[in-house]
Amino acid sequence: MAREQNAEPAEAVSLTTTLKRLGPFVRPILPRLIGGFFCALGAGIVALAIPQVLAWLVNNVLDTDGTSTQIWIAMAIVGGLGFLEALFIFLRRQFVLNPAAGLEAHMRIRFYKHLQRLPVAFHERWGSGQLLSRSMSDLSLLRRWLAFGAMMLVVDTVTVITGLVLMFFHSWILGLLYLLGAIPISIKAYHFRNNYRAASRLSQDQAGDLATAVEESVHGIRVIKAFGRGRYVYEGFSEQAKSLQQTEISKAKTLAGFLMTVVAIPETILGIGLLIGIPMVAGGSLSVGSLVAYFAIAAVIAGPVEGMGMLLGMTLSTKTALDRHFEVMDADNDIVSPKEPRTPQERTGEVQLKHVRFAYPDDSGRGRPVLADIDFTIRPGETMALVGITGSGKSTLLNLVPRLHDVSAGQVLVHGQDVREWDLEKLRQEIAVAFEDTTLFSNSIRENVLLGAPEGLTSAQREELLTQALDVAQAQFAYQLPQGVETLIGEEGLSLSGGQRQRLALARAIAAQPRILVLDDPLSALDVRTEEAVTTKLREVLRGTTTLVVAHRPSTVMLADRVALLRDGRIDAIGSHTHLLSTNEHYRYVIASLDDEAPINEEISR
Ligand SMILES: Nc1ncnc2c1ncn2[C@@H]1O[C@H](COP(=O)(O)OP(=O)(O)OP(=O)(O)O)[C@@H](O)[C@H]1O
Repeated sequence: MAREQNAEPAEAVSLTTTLKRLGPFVRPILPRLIGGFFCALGAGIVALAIPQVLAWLVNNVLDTDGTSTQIWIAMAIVGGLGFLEALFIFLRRQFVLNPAAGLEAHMRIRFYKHLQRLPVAFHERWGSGQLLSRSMSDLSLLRRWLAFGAMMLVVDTVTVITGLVLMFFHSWILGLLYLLGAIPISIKAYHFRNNYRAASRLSQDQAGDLATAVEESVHGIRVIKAFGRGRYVYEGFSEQAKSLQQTEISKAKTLAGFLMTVVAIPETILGIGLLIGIPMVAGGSLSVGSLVAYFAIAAVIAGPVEGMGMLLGMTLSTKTALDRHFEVMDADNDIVSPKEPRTPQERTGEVQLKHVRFAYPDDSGRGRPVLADIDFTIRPGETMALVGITGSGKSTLLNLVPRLHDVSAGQVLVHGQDVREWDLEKLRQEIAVAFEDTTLFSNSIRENVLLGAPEGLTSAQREELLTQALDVAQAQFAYQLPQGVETLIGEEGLSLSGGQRQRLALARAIAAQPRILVLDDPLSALDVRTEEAVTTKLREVLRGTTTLVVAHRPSTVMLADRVALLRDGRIDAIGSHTHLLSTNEHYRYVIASLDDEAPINEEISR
């Protein structure tokens, strides 16, 4: 069900390059991160100071005739240090939690805004789950890494280095022995980094595909149930879920293998340290206190050493998350307003297509043209129907007017000006669209219908517009719903029938009061009587509005002043319905094949 892995992994980017890109986001919160870092460092140093107190206790209090006062002082110092460590940890959280959560929210909002701007072509290529996981889990991972991972990685490194220096201070031989352990650990870390990075990327991409699969099956639940394909879909999903499980297991194994090395090597070295240290103490070249301190330091840095392994894993996963995030942020948006947009002198209402050629981009970059040479003009206020056999490119042609796609060659002119010269927002304010696929939002009927309504209207004017639009689209059923026009409609209007959704989408296009109306088969799901009522009202509303309407039924064709016949990527003929009927054989064929039997099975709450 789900679209296959369609993310486009960027070329391998180094960790530093990826982290550098975080710079502008991190800069404003840097002071607080530094504050958090020093608190974490303070906690690490305090933890390391405890073994020093222990060494002093062993050498000066327990070894000799220490007084009870000295023991109490030592206890108080150890207790005080413990409290200080807890305080530092608390402060670290206070410093970093809010800024990290703020950064996550900021990057998420930017991501969302960017998704809104990206062209339709981008969204056609990317699975929704990929975008969902990139905007949610990848950015959460970044927040956890910033608030904890990155900071603790530095702190653990500093703690381990300080611990090593202290070990050298107590005995350079034992210190050197411990340091030697770093050699095999570094070799293992190198291999770990490569393997873990690949596994991490795979698992995050697979999680995105899985989210797409869930989204698609929920979205298409009625089709799945109606066709009894539940088992098939389930099997496909469980296969995908198992692949992700395997990847997660292999990722965990890679991490476990590395952690084993990170834990086992220092522990082995400690054993050797005991073998070397005891004869040294016996020979008098090392004090008992120093040997105790050596092991106490080793015990304190054992946590950070293991932590460094875990945190390295987290850092690599975060790098993958960031790469995935920036892949989307870097996606080209070629449908943007020009640097110096031009506003047409006059809003004539004319729409002109001049030798338009269009091909959907494919992997080779040279797609087969759907529209080869489209050349026609819709006069101001005219209603033009677009007719052609299925797959002839009618919807594609409509998409070119509000610039949802850009022409491959030729020009689309609105009010006499090339759409690529327009400010995109202004262009789209001129044009209202009702698509064949009627997407409604999880909001009230009122909000859905008035989505594109002109700004600056008073509430009374908005109310009037709503009533008028619902009336034209024959969507008065809205008033009979439990909360009338305030009724919240489910995700994508699933709780409404197809015909009801279509009428609301039509009402939305009408309420936008556009100069130009683009309708993609807007009456296909209506029964005959409703269609007739809509057509009559629509005819009145369309007077003065330039309209391009895709017609799949003769009744929709009747709305039009002229009809354009699309064939083989060209306008084969153009003229009135009766003229084309009498002169064009292909038109007669297309009209004859159009289904005029309206679906009576729809709705209605009449
Ligand atoms: N996003 C896309 N990417 C690649 N090809 C596409 C895309 N959308 C449509 N096509 C192809 O472009 C051609 C024209 O499709 P279009 O939807 O414009 O036809 P149509 O005339 O509106 O069809 P219908 O009457 O069935 O709605 C078809 O061959 C279709 O497969």
